[in-house]
Formats: sequence, C-alpha cells, structure tokens
Amino acid sequence: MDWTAVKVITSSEAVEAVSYLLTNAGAQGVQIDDAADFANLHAGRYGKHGKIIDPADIPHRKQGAAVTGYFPEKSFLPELVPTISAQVTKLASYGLDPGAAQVSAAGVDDEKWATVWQKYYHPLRVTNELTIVPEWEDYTPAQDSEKVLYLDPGMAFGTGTHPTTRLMMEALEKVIRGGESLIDVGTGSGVLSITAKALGAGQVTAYDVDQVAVRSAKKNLALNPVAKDVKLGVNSLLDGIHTQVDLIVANILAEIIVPLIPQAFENLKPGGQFLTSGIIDDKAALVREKLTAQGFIIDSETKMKDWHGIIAHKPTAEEE
Ligand SMILES: C[S@@+](CC[C@H](N)C(=O)[O-])C[C@H]1O[C@@H](n2cnc3c(N)ncnc32)[C@H](O)[C@@H]1O
Repeated sequence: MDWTAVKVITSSEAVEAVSYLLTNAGAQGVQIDDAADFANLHAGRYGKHGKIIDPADIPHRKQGAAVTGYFPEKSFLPELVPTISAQVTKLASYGLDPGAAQVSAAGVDDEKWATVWQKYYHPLRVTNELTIVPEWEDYTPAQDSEKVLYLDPGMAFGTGTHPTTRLMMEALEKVIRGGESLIDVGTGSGVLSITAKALGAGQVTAYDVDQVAVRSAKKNLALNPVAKDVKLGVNSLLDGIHTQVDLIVANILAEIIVPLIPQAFENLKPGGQFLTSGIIDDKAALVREKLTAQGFIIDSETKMKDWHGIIAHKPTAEEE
C-alpha cells in the first residue's frame, strides 16, 4: 500500500490538537517530534543500567514541534493538505498558538512500510452485519447474521478503515433489499462491490480508472465467492456507459463526484439511488448544490470525522 506522511510544523502547545486533527482526517498513526520533550531531559545522571545519554547528542528539534500523520492512501491528498492547513491556522481562534502552521505531504519511501501495516490490519466489524477480515487471518463470525468480507487491499484504496468507505458500507446496508443492479465507480480494492453482493445485490459492475486498483479488485472479488459474478473494468467515471440501474455508489474526491453527477442521473432508473462519499466538510455544500441542481432528491446525509456521505435519488414519475 502507498502511505503518505502529512507533516505539520506547529508549536509545542498545539501538539495534542494537531494530532487530533490528523487522526480525524483519517491518519492511521501520528508521530510527534516536540522540542519541549527534550527540554525536560537532563544529562549526566547515572542509573542502574549505566549513564543516561546526553540529550544534546540526540538529533532533535530545537524549537516548536512537528506532528506527522500517516495516511494509508493518496486519493484524498489534494483535499487533505489545504483542509488540515486551514484547521491548524484556525487553532489560534481557540487560544492555541498554531506556530508556523506549515503543512506538507510526502510519500513514505520505505520498502518496509509496504507490508508493515499488515501487522496492524485486523478483522474490523464495520457495522452490526458487516466484518472485513484480512485475507491472511482466520476468523470465526460471532453471529450467524454476520457477513464476512475477505480483503487484501494490496496497493489499492479500500481497507474498510477509512471513514469514507465505512459511510458507504453503512449506506449500502441501509438501501439494499435484495436483487438491485448496482454500479460501483472508483472501486479501488473492490470493497463496496463485495459489500453490495454480500448484502444481496443483483448484477454489480465495478469500474476504476487505475489499472492497479482493477487488478487488486479482481483478486479480492475472487476471495469472496459471493462476488464472483461482479463485472469489472477500467473506465473513467461513467464515460461511455449508457444503462439503467437501481443503485450507483461512488467514494471519490468531491471534485471528481461533481462531473459524475449528471452521468449518475442518466444511468439511474427513476427512483434509483446515488450513494456518494469522499466529501470533506468544506465540499459538502457544493456536492449538495450540484445534486439538487441536477434534479436529485437528497434522502439522507451522514458524517464520520471530517467526511460526509450522501444518499440521493432520481425522482420517480410521480415526483417529477
Ligand atoms: C477513495 S478510493 C475508494 C475505493 C473504494 N471504493 C472505497 O470506498 O474504499 C477512490 C477510487 O477512485 C478511483 N478513481 C479516481 N478517479 C476516478 C475516475 N475518474 N474514474 C474512476 N475511478 C476513479 C481511484 O483510482 C480510487 O481507486
């Protein structure tokens, strides 16, 4: 999996708040490098196990703090950096010194990282009914009603841990009654297509613009017998697709959802529902506005951490 480190240069007093902001945005781990921690260390004492090293010999920050959040995906970075930057600057209005408030992102270029995350990826009960289990784990469902999805996300987005994925899994659980036709746009690891099939959807078609994601989805579909008839292809949004389905699900950046809205409207049956996420706080109003302008009726909106999930439907003949 491609990890990204988002580093915030801030003040010592804002370390806790910045860690919270990063975690809220979806960071799976946070590293703190704070000059104040070194100020509390003293050299020259002898303990039972020998001399304590002189803190001056340890490379460390001389002032302020750096807080780094580790994100297991790149898909949302174009929105994360400006959002986190604005949130850190805003700490001043809560009486906290944001310090330099510089935010930067860089890929984690360490081979060990490619697999080390697997150690921390364990079965995850996403909803009462749905549990994601890493392919390499043995797992016994706690209840008969529990549906188990096996995943090896590989290089694709979609371990089920990100709030946007969870919002869409919950939305699918809410709308699927059985037998619905569905298109999954931006399938990533295939997690939402597998979820839909496990919940009883009928024909499911999954697309992603990224070849690597499509390969990863193919592998995951094969791990889940219930999803063996999902059709999979490389495609950008719904370009060139002209069909009529009951449900369309898409967890992508808000900027990418906007051009998808008219395509989703065209490809849904009257009364069909569009389930969408990947919408960070600042972009929720824009997506709602575009949906309504297109003619969609918004059924519900849910929020997890900084992220929104929306369910909207195309009007039926009676509603038009
Ligand atoms: C945030 S991930 C979502 C993965 C998975 N559906 C989930 O919910 O966890 C977004 C996915 O959309 C894909 N994507 C981005 N732009 C796209 C486009 N124009 N058409 C289709 N897929 C796209 C990315 O490659 C990525 O796999």
